[in-house]
Amino acid sequence: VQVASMQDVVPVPVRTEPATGADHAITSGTAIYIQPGSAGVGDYLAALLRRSTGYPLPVKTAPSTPTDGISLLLTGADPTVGNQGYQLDVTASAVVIRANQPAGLFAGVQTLRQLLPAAVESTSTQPGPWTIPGGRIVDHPRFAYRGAHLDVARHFFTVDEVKRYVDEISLYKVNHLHLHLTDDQGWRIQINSWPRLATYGGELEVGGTPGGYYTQDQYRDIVAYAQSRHITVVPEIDMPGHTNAALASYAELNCNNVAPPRRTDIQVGYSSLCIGKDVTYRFVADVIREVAALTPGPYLHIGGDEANSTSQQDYVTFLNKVLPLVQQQGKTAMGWHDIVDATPPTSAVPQYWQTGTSHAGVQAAARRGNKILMSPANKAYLDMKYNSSTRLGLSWAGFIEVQTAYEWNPGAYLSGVGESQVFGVEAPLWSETLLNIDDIEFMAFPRLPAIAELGWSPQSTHNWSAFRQRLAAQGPRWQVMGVDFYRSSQVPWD
Ligand SMILES: CC1=[NH+][C@H]2[C@@H](O1)O[C@H](CO)[C@@H](O)[C@@H]2O
Repeated sequence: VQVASMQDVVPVPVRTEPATGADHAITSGTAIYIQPGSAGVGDYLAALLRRSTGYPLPVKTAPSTPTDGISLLLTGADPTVGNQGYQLDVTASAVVIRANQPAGLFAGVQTLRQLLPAAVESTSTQPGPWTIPGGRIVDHPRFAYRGAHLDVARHFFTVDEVKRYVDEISLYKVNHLHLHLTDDQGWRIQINSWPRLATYGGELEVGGTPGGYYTQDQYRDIVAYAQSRHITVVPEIDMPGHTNAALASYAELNCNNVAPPRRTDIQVGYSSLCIGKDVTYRFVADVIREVAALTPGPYLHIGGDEANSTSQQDYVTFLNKVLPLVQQQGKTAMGWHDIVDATPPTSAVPQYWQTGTSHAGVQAAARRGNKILMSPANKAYLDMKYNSSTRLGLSWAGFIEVQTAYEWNPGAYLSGVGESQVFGVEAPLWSETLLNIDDIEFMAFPRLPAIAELGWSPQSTHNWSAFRQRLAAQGPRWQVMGVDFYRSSQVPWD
């Protein structure tokens, strides 16, 4: 049986040192050893391995020195690993993952998964053998923020579909899930103080089919599940544009006090909250308060994109009233880069989404001290078609084949926004044309791992011909997992 190679891991680790004669076999006698802080990751790893190996894999307290089994330790890691990295040592007798934080152990476990045969991903018992290539890996991320965005507003996705996407992005060390919860076509999160937003504003979706929404308990369930995969949820309430679902739900939110009809087409730029009305800011304050209370993470995204029906002055007025509401809830504001027009606090994170390699406003914000989240639409938008024959997706930013998604440098893409001014990378997935998890998977794989590698691995390791080989080795794993991926002709699939 072919043993996986350390050279196949995606994202490529900072340092890999294969060792011959040090392969480790997981057997029915293997135990998992933990320390108090690593119990969560230990239980996660045990569940994963028990499912496919059929072995008992008891979780025990780690001895002072590991001599066998798989140890998850929060002591003794190489100092370069920081808060999100890990050190993995595989010898014939023992596997040891060391980190400074549980998130680092979780990242190490994702690497360990990829060093095991694809069958380890099976949901039923497989014969094995379960051999891990011997050697050492010392690894840590280039950017602290590596995100995947999912638009649940144009088409609604169930809690289980979102959880499956969480599991899939966690394979590649993505650590933030940005949920685009509201837009013109749907409001997807229950707000107790404004109940019609979800019950009426969430009833439909693009195409006029039944939509849906997350109750606050269902949303808490998604957040907790993501957290158990060390993924922080970033909720987005898009405003003042992209607000037709809210405007249709409450007439008083409209300047003329008339609620427009609900929309199920995919046009953008026609809606705006009424900037001059006091009720607008009571509404926004109530929504931000309730969403912040549901958000253990530090970020709250206020959208801000394509406010084409809001005058420039009104846009600035609106943001100057709303950004402080986010801060009052103890959250750091994120927004599409359009928000730079309002000169937001330097703590706010503009998310660059256009296609150009220069943007004066974003460059000025970076110069002031804002960190920029990089999501250029012609590189990172997973809703762009791969090519002209791709059934799903849009094409306004151009076609994005896998090589296009991979061959760019987030630390040098925008002029005047260098490595130290980049907050991280994020791959948006807009759902105008996506109906279910299969559609999500077809657009996200194999391009999401490409963006994940740009966020994690050193720029010095970026090499398309090497990456495409490593990507090919992911194919059999996705097949075992039932991931409906696009078999790009650019990748030498096994
Ligand atoms: C930030 C942003 N606003 C627009 C734009 O991206 O394109 C998306 C489709 O690619 C669309 O869904 C979205 O409403």
